[in-house]
Amino acid sequence: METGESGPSDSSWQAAVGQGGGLLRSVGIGSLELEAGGSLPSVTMAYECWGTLNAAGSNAVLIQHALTGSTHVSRGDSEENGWWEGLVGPGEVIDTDQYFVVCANMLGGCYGTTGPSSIAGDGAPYGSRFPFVTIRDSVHAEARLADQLGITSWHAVIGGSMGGARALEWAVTFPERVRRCAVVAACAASTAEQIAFAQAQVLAIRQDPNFANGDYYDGAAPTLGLGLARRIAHITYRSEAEMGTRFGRNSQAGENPISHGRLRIDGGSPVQERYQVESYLDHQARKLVGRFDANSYIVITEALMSHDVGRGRGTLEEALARTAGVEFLVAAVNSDRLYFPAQSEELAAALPGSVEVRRIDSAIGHDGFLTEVGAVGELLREQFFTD
Ligand SMILES: CC(=O)SCCNC(=O)CCNC(=O)[C@H](O)C(C)(C)COP(=O)(O)OP(=O)(O)OC[C@H]1O[C@@H](n2cnc3c(N)ncnc32)[C@H](O)[C@@H]1OP(=O)(O)O
Ligand SMILES: N[C@@H](CCO)C(=O)O
Repeated sequence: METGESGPSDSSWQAAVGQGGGLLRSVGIGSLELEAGGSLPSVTMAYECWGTLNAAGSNAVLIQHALTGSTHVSRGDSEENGWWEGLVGPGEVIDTDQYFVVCANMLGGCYGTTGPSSIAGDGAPYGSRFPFVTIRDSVHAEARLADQLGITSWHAVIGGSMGGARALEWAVTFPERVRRCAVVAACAASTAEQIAFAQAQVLAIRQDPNFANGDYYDGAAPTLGLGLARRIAHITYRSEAEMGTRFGRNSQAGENPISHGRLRIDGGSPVQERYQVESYLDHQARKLVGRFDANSYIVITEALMSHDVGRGRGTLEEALARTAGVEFLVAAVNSDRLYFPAQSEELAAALPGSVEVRRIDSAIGHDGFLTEVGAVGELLREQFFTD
């Protein structure tokens, strides 16, 4: 991700909105009251955009990233591919010759939006002082960003996994501002099992000796805990069948996991002798540790634990009744064992009108919503981007 020029927090924002995409921008949205109490005094929202907003402000599309995703959906004018590369751009499914596409970094994140690693008013990072935030809080912050960009209602709000939770929360909180909503590999409220997996991840970080109650920014980061959290999470993102087919019981090249102590000495240090799947998880852990802040991981994970569009709104059906004017696309990955297709069916059944759950065919599990960009694009083209 490259850093763009000044964002719309200054007077040049109207010009920025019409430029090529893929560059990180930011805008100040002022103080934000939080659902669980307390407030954040001065919030910056980071976002990227592609295409040009029309004079009526009616051609805007919001794409919501998943747990550790960033604003970088598409390469645009930058040098780095995005996480849904091929979906957004001139002539693509979400054609930036027609649509103005926005992706905002989640409140509490570490890709530009105010989060625990941001500098607070006293000149030090928030660390342990960063408040508990919910998915609903992030949606309120994103609405303020939309206000500043001049977007009164979205042509579509689209997201997968936590992005799907944010998309759905948008439709329920601001139904008058969402004309279409795509909820992919996500459900109406985090389930007991999703909360359970999340707790193990959060505890892995909190129990790292370097965590220092979240105030580790002037010392060593809790990388072991964050790496363990990613391993736990990544197992839930992939299917049992994929791991069996891809790795089986194979040993990692040059390593022998059936050996005394499963350790060998390399350059004077003990090194783990691993199965291939262990090496794979080590790699996933190392990659995340290199690009993500542990406090943000906790804040966003706990926000996702809080996800429940029905909270304070009566029954789920009563909450979703607010969305009567919104057209929905609900899609599930058929091998997803974190956000089971049955949970998408429950959401669809509770929505007003008749919504059929569309399937994304992938053997890999939950991450299929990221790897099967073509299938996601076809569903979107069919229902939301027909012209
Ligand atoms: C700033 C940012 O980058 S934000 C990025 C936004 N990202 C997201 O939103 C999601 C984060 N990403 C992901 O979750 C995943 O990377 C996905 C879902 C996108 C990728 O899934 P896949 O394409 O199926 O990749 P997969 O899980 O197979 O991992 C492949 C990696 O494992 C490595 N690998 C495979 N087998 C092994 C092994 N035995 N030992 C070590 N490494 C291994 C590969 O070399 C490859 O490494 P690389 O990613 O560094 O090139
Ligand atoms: N791989 C995705 C999965 C979360 O849904 C991420 O890290 O954001």
